[in-house]
Amino acid sequence: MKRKPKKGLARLMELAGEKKTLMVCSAVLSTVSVFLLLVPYLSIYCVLAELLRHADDIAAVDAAYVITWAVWGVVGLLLGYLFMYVGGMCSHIAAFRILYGIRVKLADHIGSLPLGYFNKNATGKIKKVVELDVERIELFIAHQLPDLINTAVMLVVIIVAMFSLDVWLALACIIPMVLGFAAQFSMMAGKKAKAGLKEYFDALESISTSSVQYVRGMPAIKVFGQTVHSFRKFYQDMLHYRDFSLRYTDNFERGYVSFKVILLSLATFFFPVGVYFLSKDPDHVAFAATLMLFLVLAPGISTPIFKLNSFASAMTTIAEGVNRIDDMLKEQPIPEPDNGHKPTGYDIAFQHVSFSYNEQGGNEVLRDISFVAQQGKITALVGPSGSGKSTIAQLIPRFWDVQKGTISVGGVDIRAMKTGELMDAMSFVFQDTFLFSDTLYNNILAGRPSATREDVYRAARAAQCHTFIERLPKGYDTLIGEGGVHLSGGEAQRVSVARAILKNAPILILDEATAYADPENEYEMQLALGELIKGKTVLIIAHRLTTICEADQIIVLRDGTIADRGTHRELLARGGLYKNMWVAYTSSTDWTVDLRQEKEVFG
Ligand SMILES: Nc1ncnc2c1ncn2[C@@H]1O[C@H](COP(=O)(O)OP(=O)(O)OP(=O)(O)O)[C@@H](O)[C@H]1O
Repeated sequence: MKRKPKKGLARLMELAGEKKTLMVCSAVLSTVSVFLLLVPYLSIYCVLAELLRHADDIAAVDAAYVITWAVWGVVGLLLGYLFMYVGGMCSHIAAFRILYGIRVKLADHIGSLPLGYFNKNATGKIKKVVELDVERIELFIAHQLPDLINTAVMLVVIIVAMFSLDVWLALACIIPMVLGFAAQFSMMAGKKAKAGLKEYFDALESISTSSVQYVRGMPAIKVFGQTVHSFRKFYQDMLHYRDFSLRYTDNFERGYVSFKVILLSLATFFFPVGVYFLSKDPDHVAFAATLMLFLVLAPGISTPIFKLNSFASAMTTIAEGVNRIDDMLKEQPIPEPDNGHKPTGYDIAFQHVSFSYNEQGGNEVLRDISFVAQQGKITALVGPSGSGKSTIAQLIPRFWDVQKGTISVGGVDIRAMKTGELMDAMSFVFQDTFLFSDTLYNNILAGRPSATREDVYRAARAAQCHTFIERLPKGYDTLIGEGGVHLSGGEAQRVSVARAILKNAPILILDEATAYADPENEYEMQLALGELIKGKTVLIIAHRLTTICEADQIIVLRDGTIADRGTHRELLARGGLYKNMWVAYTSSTDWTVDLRQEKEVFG
C-alpha cells in the first residue's frame, strides 16, 4: 500500500534526516536539565518546612540541614544550566545543519525545474520560501522544540508534585489553568487558525513578490510615479496585510487576554481554598509550608503554560512553512533519462515542433517548425518581434520541453540526453546578459571552472574585453554590481562572450548578442564573435540584419511559423517578408545617417 505523504511537523522530522540524533541528544539533555532545575524548588521547600517546624524556637533549626539543602539548590541550578547549555548547543547545531540541508536541496531542485515554473511563481514568493520559511525552522528546532520538551517535563513534574503535596490545592490551581489553556489552544491550533495562517502566509508572499517588483522596477516607478502597477500592488499588499493582521489579532486577542489573566492570578483560585483549610486547623504546620510552596510554584507553572501556548501557534506556523517548502520540492524537474544517449555530431534538428508556454496547451507560439542547423554552419533566425525567435533558441537547452515534435542534437532527441551533457555541448550568449555579483575574473571563469588564468585572459582578449578590464583599478579582480563597477551593456555582453569562448562548446546560440553594442563596439563584438563561431553549430538571432548577411541559412519566422528560408541573396531575390524587413532596416539606418547629417548642417 502506498504510504500517505507526511505533512507539517512529521514531514519536518523526515527532512531533518540523520540530524535527528542531535535533536534526541538535545531533548535528553533538556529533560535532565529540567529535573536539575527543580532541585532549587525542593531545596526551598525543605528549608521552609524546617523553619516552620521550629517557628517558635528558631535556635532549634538544624543549620547543617539548611546549609546542605542550600548547597544542593545551588548545585542543581548550576548543573541544570550546564545541561541546558549543552542541550541548546546540540539543538542549534542540528538546526543550522538542517537549514543548510534544506536550502541546498531547494537550490538544487530549483535549478532542475523547467523555466515554466518561474513563469507561474514570482521571484518574491520563491525568495520568501527559501529565506523566511526555512529560517523559521531554525527558530523552531533550536529554541522551540527543546523548550517544548523542557516545558512539558517541567509541567508534568510540577503537577505531580502539587498533587502529591495536596490534592485540593492542586485541583484549585489546575482546573482554571486547564480551562484557560484548552480554550486558547483550540483557538491557536483549530481550523480557523489554520485558515487564518494560510491567508497570513499568502499575504506575506504577496508582499515579498511586490516588494521585489517594486525594487526592480524603480527606474520605471520614478519616471511614472504612483501610477505604476507594481507600486500600487505593493501598497495594496501592505494595506491588505495590515488589515488582515488586525482582524486576525482581534479574533484571538479576547481569548488570549482571559487566558493570560487566569494564569497570572492562579493564587486567586487556590489561596482561598488554602486559607479555608488552614482556618480549620491553624496548627497544621506542614499544610502552611505546602501553601507557601504553592505560592512559589504557581508562577513556576504559568511560565511553561505560556510557552506551551506560544508553541501551539509556532507549530501551525512551522507546519504551514514546511508544507510550502514541500510544495516547491514536489514540483516536477525536467525529466532526465536513466541512461543518456550520446550525440554523434552537433547538428541541431527541429522536426514538426509546436510549443505553447501554457502547459495545458492552447495558444501555441510555435507551430510545426522544422529546420536543421548544420554543424560548422551559421543559421540565423529573423522575424518580427514576438514571432518566436527567442523561444526557438530557449527550447534547445530544454528551458522548456516541446509539446509536439522533436528537437535533436547529433541525431539524438534532446530529451534522451543527460541534461549535463546537453548543457556541456552548448554556449549561450543571451539578449539580457546576466553577470554574477562577483569578480570579472570569476564571471568569465564560470564558462569553464577548470580553466587556467591564462585561458581566461586569452578568452577575454578574443572577446575584446581584456583592454577595458585591464584599465580598471583592480583589473580582473574588480567586483561587478553592488559595491563594484557597473558595466555598460556592450561591455557586459563582451564579458559574456568571453565566458562563452572559454567554454568553447560545439554549439553556440547567440540571442541578440550585439543588441547593446554601439557602432564602434559592434565592430569589436563582430571580431569577438568571429573568433567564437569558428567550426561550430551556430544559431544567431539578430535584429540588425547586416550582422547575418553572411549566414549560411536564414530562417524567417512569422507568428510562430516558418515563412521562408534561404541565404540572404536568395531571400532578397524572392521578395516577401525578409525583403520587406531588409528594406525597412536599411532605410532606418539611412534615416539615422540623415539625422547625423542634419546635425552637422544645423550644428
Ligand atoms: N516566458 C513566457 N511566457 C509566456 N509567453 C511568452 C514567454 N516568453 C515569450 N512569450 C510569448 O511567446 C511569443 C514569442 O516570443 P519570443 O520572445 O520568442 O519572440 P521573439 O521573436 O524572440 O521576439 P523579440 O524579437 O521581441 O525578442 C510572444 O507572443 C511572447 O509574448
